[in-house]
Amino acid sequence: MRKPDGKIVLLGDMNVGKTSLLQRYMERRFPDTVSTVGGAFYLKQWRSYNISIWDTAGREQFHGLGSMYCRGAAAVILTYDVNHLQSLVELEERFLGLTDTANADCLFAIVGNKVDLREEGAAESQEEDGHSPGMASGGCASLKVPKQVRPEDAVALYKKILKYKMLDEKDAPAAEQMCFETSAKTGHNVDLLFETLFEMVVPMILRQRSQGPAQTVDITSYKPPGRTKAGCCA
Ligand SMILES: Nc1nc2c(ncn2[C@@H]2O[C@H](COP(=O)(O)OP(=O)(O)OP(=O)(O)O)[C@@H](O)[C@H]2O)c(=O)[nH]1
Ligand SMILES: [Mg+2]
Repeated sequence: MRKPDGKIVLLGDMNVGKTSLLQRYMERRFPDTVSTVGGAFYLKQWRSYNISIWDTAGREQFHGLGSMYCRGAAAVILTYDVNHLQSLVELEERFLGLTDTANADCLFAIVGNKVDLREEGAAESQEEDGHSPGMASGGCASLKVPKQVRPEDAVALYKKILKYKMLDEKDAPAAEQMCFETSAKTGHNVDLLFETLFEMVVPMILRQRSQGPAQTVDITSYKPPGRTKAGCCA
């Protein structure tokens, strides 16, 4: 098997649909999933490059592994469930710190999954939030759907991430380009998500190659003095 040229990692709380998104994209189906243990990856050939896409476990007990999976990542997909505000909050509180081991120029996509469920209950939720009182009068605003996430909330998180990474907004891809709403169930925006990232990762691979040796070291040919060249800022 060829060594991957670039790495993309899916992070996010348990049950948000990371495994389902990856299976929808790679296998073109929406199978029953079981909660992920540890992590697993798929290898995707995109143009002439091999990109590994890592699925991680959202369960708290595997949290410690997250930063290991993120090591050297060219892009991280921070996934939440559009029907559970807390899953977005967790991205900032629990998962963002795990990306410190990713590449310095790592890209971040914020992905709100399960939009197919939101469509069913959006009216109640929006009325409750006071955002869209457009429903027929007299409707009872019962709380059928847990707190929904609005696209603006994801954009706000994206901007916070740029700050956390000390990146200037004008040097990073625009929030509108990096915030997605998807459904692994229907396939909505799933190809768009992965293929947008592949297109952005390819130039990073080329840039890295032109800058010299990769960050990983082949220990069979390891020569200590030659190593000082690698890994420094350009
Ligand atoms: N309706 C709907 N259900 C979804 C969608 N994506 C995932 N699910 C369901 O949500 C549950 C959890 O999905 P997983 O893909 O296993 O979630 P995960 O993020 O990988 O969870 P962990 O592996 O525990 O971190 C499963 O029952 C899926 O069938 C979606 O887009 N729409
Ligand atoms: Mg999973």
